[in-house]
Amino acid sequence: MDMATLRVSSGTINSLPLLTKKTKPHFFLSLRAFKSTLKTASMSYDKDLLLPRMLLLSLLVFVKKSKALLQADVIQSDRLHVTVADYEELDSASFSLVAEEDSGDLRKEEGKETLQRIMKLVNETLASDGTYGNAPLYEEDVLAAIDSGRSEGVLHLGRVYWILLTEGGPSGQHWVLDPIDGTKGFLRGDQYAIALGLLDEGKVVLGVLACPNLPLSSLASNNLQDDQEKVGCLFYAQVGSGTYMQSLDGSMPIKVHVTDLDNPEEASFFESFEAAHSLHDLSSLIAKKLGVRAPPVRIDSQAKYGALSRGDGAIYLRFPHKGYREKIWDHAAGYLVVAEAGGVVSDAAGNPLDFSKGRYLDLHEGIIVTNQKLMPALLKAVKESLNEKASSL
Ligand SMILES: Nc1ncnc2c1ncn2[C@@H]1O[C@H](COP(=O)(O)O)[C@@H](OP(=O)(O)O)[C@H]1O
Ligand SMILES: [Mg+2]
Repeated sequence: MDMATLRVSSGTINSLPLLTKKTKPHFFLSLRAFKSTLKTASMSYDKDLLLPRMLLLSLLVFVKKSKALLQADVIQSDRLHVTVADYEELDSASFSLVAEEDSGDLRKEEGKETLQRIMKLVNETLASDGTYGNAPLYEEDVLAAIDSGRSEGVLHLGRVYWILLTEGGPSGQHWVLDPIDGTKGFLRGDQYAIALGLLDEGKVVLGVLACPNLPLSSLASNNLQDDQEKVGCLFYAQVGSGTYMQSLDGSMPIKVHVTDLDNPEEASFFESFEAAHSLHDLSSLIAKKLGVRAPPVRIDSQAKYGALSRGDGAIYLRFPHKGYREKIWDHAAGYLVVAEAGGVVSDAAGNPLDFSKGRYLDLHEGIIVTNQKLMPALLKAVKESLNEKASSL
């Protein structure tokens, strides 16, 4: 096999609720953001990782996560034209290649037209990208690629390359991808993020976060009117090089820093919008102990890490309900974005996050994020609050 092997751990492909008219534009918006994410990642860290390959792989994962939408649209032939037109408009390298997890529908008579359209798009894309050589792919290659991806976790994209979906771990390089982080926010039309991290020997060395709905101006800004309407931020951080933010439509990147606030009374804090994802009563107890006056800012996804990295808020608290295990793709990119902006990310006992253990993070209680100055007071408040909670049970 002369092709590069890429290992990726990514969010499990949950079946997403059917996307509606309201959320569909977000799907395509996030796809664009997704492409920016990958482009940025490859520019910052392109060794032999080859953007086109990442793009193909990532689109696959992304598309799979949105499987419900695609199945509904691709299979219902009366809506087919709209859907394929959407893909074309996106000018997306081989988006359609991976539109189905299982080739069954494409092999049927009704799927024929879809398959032909997919083939056309795929081959046009490959032809316009010299990386893949000149030979076109045949229908069987594509169908087999789709099927092998499903059955073995190994995707054989025709004659192009192989990708392994793995668990991550302490050695080698692993891309960590969450194609739509904050699914609930995405479906509500609120915050969500496309999060891509790169692990090298168990450490996060690259983090890119696209937040298509995050205002370019600070969430803390009083001057919300005009600026708040401008949304779409891309954060990226490479280990040792700081964190940068630019608009998703391509403004000049600016270096960002966490707040240098040292008085917790003036701090504001982020937490999950979803009460099911984090204990709101515990964070409110911690905030009270710290003397925080502002109410919590509840937003979905790793957009919280992005917002914190540019000083919109000073603290992010995340305390999952008992038994939940945090996944690396929900934190890898965000962690580096904050760390490179001068922030500290730890578990509730102050231990650094360890991304080398595979898909899960081993955490004491939860995740806390803030700047260096506030961390000692925060740790103290967290410890006291956890003790109080334990003794009240
Ligand atoms: N019970 C739970 N406790 C904590 N996190 C959970 C959870 N159930 C799901 N999540 C994770 O929380 C992520 C969203 O985080 P947030 O609450 O900050 O928006 C989800 O990512 P996805 O939306 O990618 O599935 C999911 O992985
Ligand atoms: Mg997620």
